[in-house]
Formats: sequence, structure tokens, C-alpha cells
Amino acid sequence: MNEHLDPTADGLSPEELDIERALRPVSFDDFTGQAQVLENLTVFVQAANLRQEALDHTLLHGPPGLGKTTLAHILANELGVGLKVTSGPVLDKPGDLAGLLTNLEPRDVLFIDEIHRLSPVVEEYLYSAMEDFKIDIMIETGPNARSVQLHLNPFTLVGATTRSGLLTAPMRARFGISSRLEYYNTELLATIVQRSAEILKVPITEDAAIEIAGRSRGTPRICNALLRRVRDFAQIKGNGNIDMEISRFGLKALHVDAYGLDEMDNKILATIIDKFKGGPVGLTTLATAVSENAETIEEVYEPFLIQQGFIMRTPRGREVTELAYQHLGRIKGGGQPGLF
Ligand SMILES: Nc1ncnc2c1ncn2[C@@H]1O[C@H](COP(=O)(O)OP(=O)(O)OP(=O)(O)O)[C@@H](O)[C@H]1O
Ligand SMILES: [Mg+2]
Repeated sequence: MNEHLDPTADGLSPEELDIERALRPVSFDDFTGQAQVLENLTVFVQAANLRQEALDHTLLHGPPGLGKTTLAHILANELGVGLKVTSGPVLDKPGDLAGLLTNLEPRDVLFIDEIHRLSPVVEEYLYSAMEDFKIDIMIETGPNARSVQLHLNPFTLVGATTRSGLLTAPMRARFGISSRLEYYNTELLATIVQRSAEILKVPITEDAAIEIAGRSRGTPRICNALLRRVRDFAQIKGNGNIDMEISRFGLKALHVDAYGLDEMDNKILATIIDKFKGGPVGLTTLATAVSENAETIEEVYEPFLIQQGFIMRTPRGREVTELAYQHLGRIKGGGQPGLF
């Protein structure tokens, strides 16, 4: 695999990268949760293996940190084929893509992360590769320049995106398989925390695993990150074991919200309450007020806030619930507490 193009490598130290690799599930059996998605993918992979064909092009979409990149690696492993990794913003010329495509062995997986960020020319170039396993390349330059058609080995394009709404219709139509990853419940995340703790060789109690899981915003990436930080507290401030006490201590020191909401989640809730009297407020108005893109709010933040019961979608816009007031310590219909 093409390590330097691995988009997950961004901003991680070599030590963190090693941990990241160690924690990443490598087979369907290792992967916790997303039962329906996994069940379907298992069937499609088995069928492709049986026929010795390339798996249909597969789109994985859903919020960050839920396992899209992980699943792309697992698909290649389970198909027993090679994997080439790149991402939408990295592929800026059709020539870069041609290089990758012509180097694929039969049935290989080409993983394109952030596929919604492909440039229109590269995207168009990809269409015939996906559909007919053919590409046109220009050879020679100047007056001798001409285009020749190359046949590619049948391959599987696995595309990942947090923003499926930004994919063009022709692109979307070229994926035979499309799977949406959902947030994980606390029980599943606790299983992941325990699995990761075992790999990191740190003892953890069941209630501590549940505590960490419950504050992880439904997201495996976050539960693994919190586990690693709590492990630091356990080793420095405790006896090396992770129990409830050290978990609470660590999570408090990390300023992790009781529900695991992040800064933008809280900003969205506070804005609806403070500027729009709790709503309803339209998506674009809200987006402007929090200085975030409307699609990002809709695809990345809002699903979790709705799932956790902080926000409701009504025909007239977004409204916060009683839970949001409680969580932010606001009183419905007026001011902040603590002003008495
Ligand atoms: N189902 C799972 N079981 C165990 N660990 C998981 C699972 N899903 C994800 N992880 C862990 O969470 C981390 C983040 O997953 P991954 O990188 O696949 O997310 P992603 O959906 O590609 O996120 P992004 O949209 O930000 O690229 C990985 O390091 C992996 O170890
Ligand atoms: Mg990813």
C-alpha cells in the first residue's frame, strides 16, 4: 500500500501511528458493530471470491471516525488482494489517477478517501475506468500527441466520504454497493474500548470501559483516543490499571463533556438556544450563525445530536429539546442560571 498517500497518517507521530495500526481491526471478525453493513459486505465479498471477480465498486459514507478507512482495508484483506490508497484532494491531475489505475492487479482495491473532493476532470476520467475498466491516455507531446485507450485490470473502487450529499449523481450511480455507517451505541463502544485496552496491555474494569464509551460521541476513534489519555493518567497518577475512579479523574481533566459532545456540538446547541430562542431555525441560518458549512452541520454534527435527543428536525427548522437546555445549564425562556 502507498503509505505516504494514506490520509489517516495526517498529523500523527510515528508512535501514535504504530498504536493506530495496532488498534485497527483487520478482518470482518475483528470489526465491532455496524451489523447490517457487515452482513451485506460479507456476502458480497464471499460471492466475489467464489467467482474470482472484482467486488463491485463500494461507497462507504457516514460521519468521521466510524470505520470507513478501516473497512476499506478490511475489504482488501478479505478479498485477498492488494490495496492502493489515495484521496480526492491529492489526485489533482488525471495523470496521477492513470498511474494508479494502470498499476492495479486484477481484483485489487483502489481506496479513494474524501471522494467528494475529486476535481471534476479527475472524476470524469474515473467514470470510464469504473464502468468499462478502460482509460484514455495521451502519449507523446506536440504534433505527435495522440490518445490511446488502455485496458485496465478489473478492480474495485472503494470510495469513502463524510459528505455523501456532495457526491455528484453520476458518481453515486457508479457504485454498485453503498453502505452508510451509523454511530455506535455505548455497549458496542465499550467492547471496542476493552479490545483496545487488551491490545495496549492495560487492565480495565468493565464499568470504566462503559464510562469511557459513553463519552465518546458514538465514535470508535474518540473512544480509542480517550482510552489512551486515560491510560496516561492511570500510569502516572494511578497504579496503571484503569478503573472507574481514574477514568472519571482523567475525563474530567480532559474536559470531556458528560455526553462526549465536542465544541461544535455545544456551539450549535448554545446558538439555537441563545440566538434563536431554542428554534425552530433554518439550517442555512444556523450554519451562518455558527460559521460552519450547512452540509457539514447536516451530515457530520446534526445526526449525532438528533440521535442523542438534543435536537429535533421540524418542518420549520431545527429545534433544541429540553435535554439541550439541561445539558448547557440554560433555563427555557430566559437567561443562564447562576444569575440569582
Ligand atoms: N468497528 C470498529 N471496531 C474497532 N475499532 C474501530 C471500529 N471502527 C473504527 N475503529 C477504530 O477507530 C479509528 C477510526 O476509524 P477510521 O479511520 O476507519 O474512521 P473513518 O470513518 O475513516 O474516519 P474519517 O471520516 O475521519 O476518515 C480506527 O483507528 C479504528 O481503530
Ligand atoms: Mg478515514
